[in-house]
Amino acid sequence: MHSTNLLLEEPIRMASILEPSKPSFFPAMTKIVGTLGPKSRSVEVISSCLKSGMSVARFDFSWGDLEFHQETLENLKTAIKSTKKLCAVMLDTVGAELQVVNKNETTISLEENASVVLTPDQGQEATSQLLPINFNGLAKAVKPGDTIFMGQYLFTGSETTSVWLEVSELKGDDVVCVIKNSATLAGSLFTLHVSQVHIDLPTLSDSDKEVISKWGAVNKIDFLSLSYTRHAEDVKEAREFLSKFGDLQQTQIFAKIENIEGLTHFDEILSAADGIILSRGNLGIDLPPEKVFLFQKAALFKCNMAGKPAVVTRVVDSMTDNLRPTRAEATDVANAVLDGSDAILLGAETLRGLYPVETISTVGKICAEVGFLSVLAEKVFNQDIYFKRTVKLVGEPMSHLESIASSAVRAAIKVKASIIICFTSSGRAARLIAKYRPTMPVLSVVIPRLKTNQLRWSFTGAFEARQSLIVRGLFPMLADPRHPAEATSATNESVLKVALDHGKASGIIKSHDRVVVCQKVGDSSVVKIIELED
Ligand SMILES: Nc1ncnc2c1ncn2[C@@H]1O[C@H](COP(=O)(O)OP(=O)(O)OP(=O)(O)O)[C@@H](O)[C@H]1O
Ligand SMILES: CC(=O)C(=O)O
Ligand SMILES: [K+]
Ligand SMILES: [Mg+2]
Repeated sequence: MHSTNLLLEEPIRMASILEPSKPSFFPAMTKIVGTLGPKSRSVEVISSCLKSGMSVARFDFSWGDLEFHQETLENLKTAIKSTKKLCAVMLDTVGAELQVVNKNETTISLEENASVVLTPDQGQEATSQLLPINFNGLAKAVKPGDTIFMGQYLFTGSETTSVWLEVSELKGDDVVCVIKNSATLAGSLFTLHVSQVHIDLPTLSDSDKEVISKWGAVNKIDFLSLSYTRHAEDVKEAREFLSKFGDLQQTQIFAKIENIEGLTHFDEILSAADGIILSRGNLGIDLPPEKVFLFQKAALFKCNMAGKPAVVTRVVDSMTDNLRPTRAEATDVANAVLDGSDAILLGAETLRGLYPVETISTVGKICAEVGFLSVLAEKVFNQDIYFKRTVKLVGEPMSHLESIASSAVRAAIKVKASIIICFTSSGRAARLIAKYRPTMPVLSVVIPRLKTNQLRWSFTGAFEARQSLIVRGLFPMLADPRHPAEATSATNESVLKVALDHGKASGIIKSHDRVVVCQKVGDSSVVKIIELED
């Protein structure tokens, strides 16, 4: 187990725990993805979410129609304009999700030890004895003794609105189950998770394709969250599909690892995807509970070493109905950050929870405390060990760019720089710097490039800038496209001045601070250290 980054550099003085954290323009190095829904779709609430530190908005198409999500997105755009906080957009697919469709929204009461039948006959109405599902292959996939979980959309697993079923008998296409706990299910949609069973549904369903072509293309989504990714092939197919829609060639694919099939193919999925979502909601019930932390540590380590962003889900379920997280949840957030996650994804808490804004700010505060801006910073995260291990694993000879990126981080730590400024067009250099987990923020200055598709000219840069909003420690700034993209010393100087002014205005850089700059001069990449004057 690669857990040496958990080692404390030195013991923490107990009294230092009580020192207040320094407020900062940069909320935390760890990013927060918030799922927007009924409880988080007004301009007012979304604005508060942005101010509390949400930098990626997730639109989950397991739920709601195109118009509903479009209205929410328009509100998000208004909120971004008025708060001047950047936010990327993530479309989350339905994929191979099993669902009970409860058209009439009747409340379903299930009694412990009673039986309930799951049927593919969708013409039937949902009752306490019979539940129609969206898949006709279930009876062929399961056997008596298998476990099925079912609950209100985004069920937490511990509430009385989710239920655990055991398959007792197969009757034609129907599956008869014994109910293991009493529960009351309300609402129009219940999701099912069949433990450790292959569900023969496509990873990108027809309705996902329609949503991508209609909603995704129009809105130029930054991220596709690919639910139930089970093989690298799933990622490749999704990428091929996205490539049909002009701008979506630039959309990054985040593969969701939600079951043991995805876990088994983790390495190949990681190399095909742009990032990984550790979907603990589903995976947490597919795996025995005692194995979940092992997966988390191993998967995050692999993502970190590949330099690809990793997102952890389901951290503060209890905040769906409560203002405070449990002790276990609060500690879990911190450990997810220490294990190496780039971002925390909030689901039910922001979508249908009572306290979306408070949840984001609570999680943000925990991240900031573990993160590198807090008083305890270096004491909790052993950057030195992390850095050395990463360099060793990359091996020699290193690529030029990786050598430059790691040197920039090393230099920044040695001179105690307050920030690293990285010039980039593709975003590659900035991501490589983030891979070495600098203890200070990285301002990723994205320099637009002119491009053409033979019909019209446009600038690159907007996708690259927004896509850094999910990477730990990266804060984007889009340079003025009137600056020529060639790295002449005159343009370098003028763009750098704008970046420094931005850093000063946001309070992260002060007089006499040292700043490390990574840029190209002519054909060569350079790392320079500058010391600011008054
Ligand atoms: N417009 C720019 N001005 C100055 N330096 C730049 C510029 N763009 C990238 N760099 C620097 O060039 C190096 C390569 O970084 P990166 O791969 O992100 O750049 P790129 O321009 O997107 O890629 P490439 O030049 O390889 O196509 C890094 O040192 C980066 O800081
Ligand atoms: C987010 C999600 O799909 C999960 O945690 O399973
Ligand atoms: K989904
Ligand atoms: Mg899931």
